[in-house]
Amino acid sequence: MSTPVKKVPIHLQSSQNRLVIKHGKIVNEDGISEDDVYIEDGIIKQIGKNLIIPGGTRTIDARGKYLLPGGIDPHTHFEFEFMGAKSVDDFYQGTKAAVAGGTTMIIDFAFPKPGESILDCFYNYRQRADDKVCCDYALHMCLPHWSDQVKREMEILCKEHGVNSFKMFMAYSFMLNDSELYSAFEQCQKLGAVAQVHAENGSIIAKNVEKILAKGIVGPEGHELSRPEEVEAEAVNRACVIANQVDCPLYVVHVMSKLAAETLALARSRGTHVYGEALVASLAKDGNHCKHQCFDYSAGHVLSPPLRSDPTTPLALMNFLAQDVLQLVASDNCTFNKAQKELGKANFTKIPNGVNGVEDRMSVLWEKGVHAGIIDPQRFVALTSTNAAKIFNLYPRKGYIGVGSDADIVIWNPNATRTISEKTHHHAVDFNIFEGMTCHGVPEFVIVNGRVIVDEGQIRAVQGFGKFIETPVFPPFVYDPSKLESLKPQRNGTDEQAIQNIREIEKIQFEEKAIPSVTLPESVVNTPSGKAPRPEGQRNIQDSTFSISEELDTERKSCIRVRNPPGGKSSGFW
Ligand SMILES: NC(=O)NCCC(=O)O
Ligand SMILES: [Zn+2]
Repeated sequence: MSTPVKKVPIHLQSSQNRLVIKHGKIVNEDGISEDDVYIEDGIIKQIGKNLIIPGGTRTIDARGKYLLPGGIDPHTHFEFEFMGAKSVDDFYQGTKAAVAGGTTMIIDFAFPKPGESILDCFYNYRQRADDKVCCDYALHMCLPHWSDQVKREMEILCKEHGVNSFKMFMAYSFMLNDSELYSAFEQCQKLGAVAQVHAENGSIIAKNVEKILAKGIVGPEGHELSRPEEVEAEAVNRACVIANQVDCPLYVVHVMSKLAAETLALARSRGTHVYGEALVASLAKDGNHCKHQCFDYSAGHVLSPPLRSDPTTPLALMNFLAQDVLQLVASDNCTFNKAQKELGKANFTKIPNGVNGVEDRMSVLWEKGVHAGIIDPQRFVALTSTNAAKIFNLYPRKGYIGVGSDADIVIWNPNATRTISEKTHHHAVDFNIFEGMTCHGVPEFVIVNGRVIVDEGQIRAVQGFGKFIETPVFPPFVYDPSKLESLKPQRNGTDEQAIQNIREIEKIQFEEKAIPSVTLPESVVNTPSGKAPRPEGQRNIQDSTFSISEELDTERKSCIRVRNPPGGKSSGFW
């Protein structure tokens, strides 16, 4: 039985912030139901049949379609300065592409510049991203070196800034050695953070590179030759061993080979708390594309660890995802234009590493996984959003369609198809690794925090609409799985208490947090826009002055976030 919604004061009523989606099939990782979903102020308020809703509410008919939790891409690199180039998808273009493809939250990697502290790096990323993001985002922090200061600042990031994951590299010039990895993992464990690794043996790669270049192999085909599967698998094993010594949950980013996935499977079977991420590129492409005679094409496929020449790899990785050896699919979106890739024309080691994927991740996984009959829609949801929400402690606010969760929803047409092309994608980059691929599964509507951003296939991205989401430490999924069941929201109903329980997380994070003691550099506090994150209460996510794009300037007034709206606080719009 449904209950009528509370009477809303007239001044809070606006058809803008209310939406009902009818007749769709709601897919969560734990089940499918046919119910209507009522959204108000950016939050899912009711799920059920014959809901009683206020007049003037927009209705979307989702008959024959799925309602999926908005995708969470846990691995992007927007405007990332790397290998002498800067990735061309910035936080605006990158998140716009994300939303166009059904992803409603991304987690980017903050990467400190040489000499920059990880705290300053965090502030700088916030400053860069906050005004640009079209959807919610969080940050992982990379640790390109180890020191006592890094250790201290990790604590500040965890306790005061909502960062709960740190990435260490076992390759590249900024890799950590085993002793440093041990210390970094130990600190993650103490703080309740998730340790992440880029797992490749950098010392072996350096020796291989010398040998391969000496043989005169300078083209993109040399990239994989220098980084064979066992070099990846060895690092996966070593990271698991080190994490085990300090009992730290470990997340291996971009598992790219069968051997590495098998190594991870073995560690999991021994009880290591390790989670593995596949990249969407590796499910659709193999390393033979790096042997093409056209440099732009081959170089466009260069990333690390490399796509594997073994043509059975994409299907094998898909099966590892089906069997829960791997838990998520990310994009590692790090896009470089052809001209930037040409930095490595005479030497493959100079090709900026990275490919696109944030826009096409969901469609490509649907095609290769669901449409191919390897996974069902529920597993698709786990791989594209729920597991990321659980591992990074966003669940059940994100990654779930339940009463009280954020209204991040995709209306997915499994029967429609689209053909991917650089000519029509929403990225800033002039190349698409999936060019020409036709996928079943099209996001016809994408609802971000209650607002319809993709509307019957048309995107109306709003710059600055997204907000930074803090990721609290000690995610139950990795630190105490027995607690997870009790967190799960109602799949059905209208219970105000359930809504309060989930919103409690937000309240703690944004309203009741102790004032941090850290002092910011002047340059960060006195930003020209005045919108940089600041410790004294953080950037106010309900800042009524946040900017939106020119294209939607007329909508500015209808979606203003306020801290203390008349009639009491709401976490959405009024
Ligand atoms: N993966 C890649 O090749 N580029 C992005 C940086 C990284 O994740 O290592
Ligand atoms: Zn990456």
